[in-house]
Amino acid sequence: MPSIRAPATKRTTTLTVAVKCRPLTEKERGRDIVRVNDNKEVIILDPDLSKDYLDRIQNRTKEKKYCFDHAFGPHCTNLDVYKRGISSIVSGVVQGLNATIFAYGSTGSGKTYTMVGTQEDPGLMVLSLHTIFALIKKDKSSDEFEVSCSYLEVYNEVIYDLLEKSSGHLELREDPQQGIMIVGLRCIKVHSADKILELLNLGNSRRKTESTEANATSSRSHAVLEITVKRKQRNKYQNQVMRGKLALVDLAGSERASETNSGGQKLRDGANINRSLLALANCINALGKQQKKGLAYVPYRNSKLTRILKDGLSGNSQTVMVATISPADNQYHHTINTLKYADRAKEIKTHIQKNIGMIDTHVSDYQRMIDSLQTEVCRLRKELAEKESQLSVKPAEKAVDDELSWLDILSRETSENVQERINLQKALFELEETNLRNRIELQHLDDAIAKQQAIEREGAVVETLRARQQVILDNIRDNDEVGINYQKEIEENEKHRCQLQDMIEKAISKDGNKTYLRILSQYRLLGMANTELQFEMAMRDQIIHNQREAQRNLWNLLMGLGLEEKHLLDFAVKHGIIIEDWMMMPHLGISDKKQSSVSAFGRYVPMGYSQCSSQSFSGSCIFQHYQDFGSRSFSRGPWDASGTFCREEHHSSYYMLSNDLSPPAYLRLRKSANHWIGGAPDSWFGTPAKRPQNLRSSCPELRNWTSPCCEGFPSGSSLSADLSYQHKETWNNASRQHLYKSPNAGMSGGQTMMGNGGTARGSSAQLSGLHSSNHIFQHTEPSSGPNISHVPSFATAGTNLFCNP
Ligand SMILES: Nc1ncnc2c1ncn2[C@@H]1O[C@H](COP(=O)(O)OP(=O)(O)OP(=O)(O)O)[C@@H](O)[C@H]1O
Repeated sequence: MPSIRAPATKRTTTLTVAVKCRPLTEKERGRDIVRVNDNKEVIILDPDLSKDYLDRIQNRTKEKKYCFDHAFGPHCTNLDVYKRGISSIVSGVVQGLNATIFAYGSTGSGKTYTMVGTQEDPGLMVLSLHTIFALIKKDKSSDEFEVSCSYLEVYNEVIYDLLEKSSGHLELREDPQQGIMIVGLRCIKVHSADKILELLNLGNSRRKTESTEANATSSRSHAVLEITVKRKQRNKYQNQVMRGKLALVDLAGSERASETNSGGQKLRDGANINRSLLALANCINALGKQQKKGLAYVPYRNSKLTRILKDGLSGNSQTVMVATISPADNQYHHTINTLKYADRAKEIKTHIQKNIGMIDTHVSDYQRMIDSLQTEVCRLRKELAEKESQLSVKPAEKAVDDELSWLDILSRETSENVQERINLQKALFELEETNLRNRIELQHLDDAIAKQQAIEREGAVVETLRARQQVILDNIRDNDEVGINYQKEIEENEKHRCQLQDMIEKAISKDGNKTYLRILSQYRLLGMANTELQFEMAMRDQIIHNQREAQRNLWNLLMGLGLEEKHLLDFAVKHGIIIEDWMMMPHLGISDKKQSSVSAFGRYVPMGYSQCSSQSFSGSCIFQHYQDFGSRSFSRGPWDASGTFCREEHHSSYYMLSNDLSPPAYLRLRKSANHWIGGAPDSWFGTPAKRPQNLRSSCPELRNWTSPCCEGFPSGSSLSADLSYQHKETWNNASRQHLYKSPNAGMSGGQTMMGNGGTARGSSAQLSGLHSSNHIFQHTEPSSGPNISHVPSFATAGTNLFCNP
C-alpha cells in the first residue's frame, strides 16, 4: 500500500548571543571600561579619559552601547551564564535536537575559562554534561539512551583527535544526515559525566597552548567537544531513533602579532588562527547580511573551522554564541570588534528539527560507496606511509635522500590536490545553488513588479520591489565574481593534477620504487572517485533538501486550506494511501495515528493546486508547473554560461515551489552522459581519457561500481537534446505504469507522494540504470507540447530524477 510521510516540523530560530565580561586580572592595571545593565545591555566607555562633557554631547566620544539576549558582568559565574542562557538548549539534545555553543572573543578574553572553567567555577562544557546525564537519569520512559563523545582540535588547518594519544591528520567529510563528519575521529561511548570529564581533561592536556604576551596559556587551536545522545524509543515508535548532538567549541585566541610579541612558529600559528577566525567572521557577516540582503554566498569552505561550525551557524542547530570580552581599556578595539560580530550574529537564523533516524536508502547507498572508498584511501595512505618508512631506513646516501624527499613531496601534493579539488567543486556547487535561488527571487520580483505596475505605474510598492531587485542583482554579481575565482582555482588545480600524473607515470616507467608509485597512483585515482561521489552526493542532498521543503510547503498548503481530518482520512482510505508520522503534524489536528489510512489528494499532487482544476488532481501530474527559467533575462555571470547538472536538478526542484499555472504542463525526457561534475566537460577531475571506464580498468577496486558515466549511454552534447515525441510517450507510459502499478515504485519505502526526498528506484532504475543517465521529468501533461522549446537545454549527467517521489 502506498504511503506518504508527514514531514518533520522545522522551527526557525535566531542565534542566541550572550556577552560575558571577565574581571580585570591582576596583571592588568588599566581602567575598567565595561558596564552591564539589566542583564542585556553592554556599554563600552571611551578609553580616553580626557574627553569631556562637551565631547560627549557632541557625539565625539567613542562610547558604544549594544543590546544582546544576555549580558554578564565580571561578577557572574559560568553557572550564571549556563542557567540563564544555555541549560534549556542543552535539554533539547536529549530530545533529538542539535545544539552548538561556542565562545568567541580576542585572546585572553576568557573563552577557555568560560567553556572549560575551573574546579571552583566549572565551565559550560562541564555543566552541559551534568545536565545531559541528569536528564537521562530522570527520564521515566522506557527509552534506551546511548551517549558518546568525541573531542578534536583544529591546529594550523589540520584536524587532530584529542582523545587519541598520537593522532594523525583527520579528514573532514559532509554527511547528508549528520552534517559534517570527521573521518577516523574516535567516538567513545560514555556512561557518566565523570567519564567525559576525564576524557575532557585528557584532551585538554593534549591541546596546543602557548604562553603569549597576552595570555600565559593561550589556546593555539580550536577545540570541539561533541556529545551525541542516541535515544532508542521503546514505545509506539519502536523503530525510531532520535539523535541529538551538542557541539561545544572553544576557539583559539585571535591576536595582533604586534601585541602578542610572537615570532617564528608562534607567528605562523597566529596567522593561521587569524585566517580561520577571519573566515568565521566572514561567514557571520554573510549570514547576518543574508537576512537583509537576499542570499549572499556564505564562504564556509574557506577554513576547516567554518566547515565544522556550518551546522551551528545555519543548519539544524540551536546555537549560542558567548562573546567574551575583557574590561580593560587597552582592549577597547578588540572588545568593540567582538561586540560588532556578536551584534551581527543576532541576525543569524538556524532551523531546528528533530533528528529522527530514517535514512533514505539511495543516500545510504552513496554513503556506503563513499565509506568504502574512504576506507580504501585510508588503507592506501597507510601503505604509503609504511612504504615511506621502509624507504627511510635505507643507507643515507644523498641520492636516496633526494629521491625520498621527492617521493614525499609527490605524495603530499597528490593528497592536497585531491582535497583541494573536492573543496573547490563543492564550493562552486554551493555558490551556484545560492545564485540560483537569487535568480528565482529575481524572477518573482519581475512578476511582482509587472503585476504592481498594472495597478499603479510607479509607486512606493514598485519602488521597494525595484530596490530589492537591485540588492539581489548586486548579490548575484558578487557571487559571480567569487565563482570566477573558484573556476580559476579549479583550472589551476587541474593543471597541477596533470603535472603530478605525468611525474608519477614517468617515474613508474623508470624508477625502482614501482610499488610505492603504483600505490600513489592508485591513491590518486581513488581520491578522484571519492571526489566524484562526494560531489554527486552533495547535489543529491540538495535535491532532497529542496524536495523536503516542497513537501513541507504542500502540507502547509493543506493546513492553510483548513482541510478537515475526516476529509483527509476518507480520501486516503479511498485511494489506499497510508499517511505516516501523524504525530509530527500536530498542526493538522490529528494526533496519535502513526499509520492511519487517510485521505489525501491521490498520489500525485501538483504544487499550485489551489488554482488547479479538479482534473489536475486526478490526472497524471507527476511533476509540477513549468517555469521558464532559461528564457528570462537573468544577469548571468560568465562562469555560468553553460547549464549544469546541479542547476538542472535544482530547477526541477524549484518547479515544485511554483504556483504559476499559466503555461501548460508537459512531459519532457532528456538524457545525457556528456557532463559530469559541475556540468562543464573540463570539470571532470581527470583528463577525458580517464573517465570512469578507464578509471575502473586502471583501478580494479572500482570495477564493480556503477559510475554515473556508465557505458551504454553515448556521450556528446546531442544527448542532452530531447528524445522524439514517440520516445517521450513510450517513456511516459512506462513510467506511469511503473509509478502507478509497481508497489516498489517511488521511494524505497513505497512512498509515492511528491517531494519526500528521494530519487526513483526499482523498475525505473532498471529502465535507465540508476547512476547511468538522466531522465528528468518536468511535467506530465502530454498535451503541452508547444512549450518544449522554452525549457533551457541544460546538459545533465549522473542521475535519475523523478521529482514526484
Ligand atoms: N570569569 C573569570 N573569572 C576569573 N578569571 C578569568 C575569568 N575569565 C578569564 N579569566 C582569566 O583570564 C585569563 C585568560 O582567560 P582564558 O585563557 O580563558 O582566555 P582565552 O580567551 O581562552 O585566551 P586564548 O584565546 O588566548 O586562549 C586566564 O588567566 C583566566 O583564568
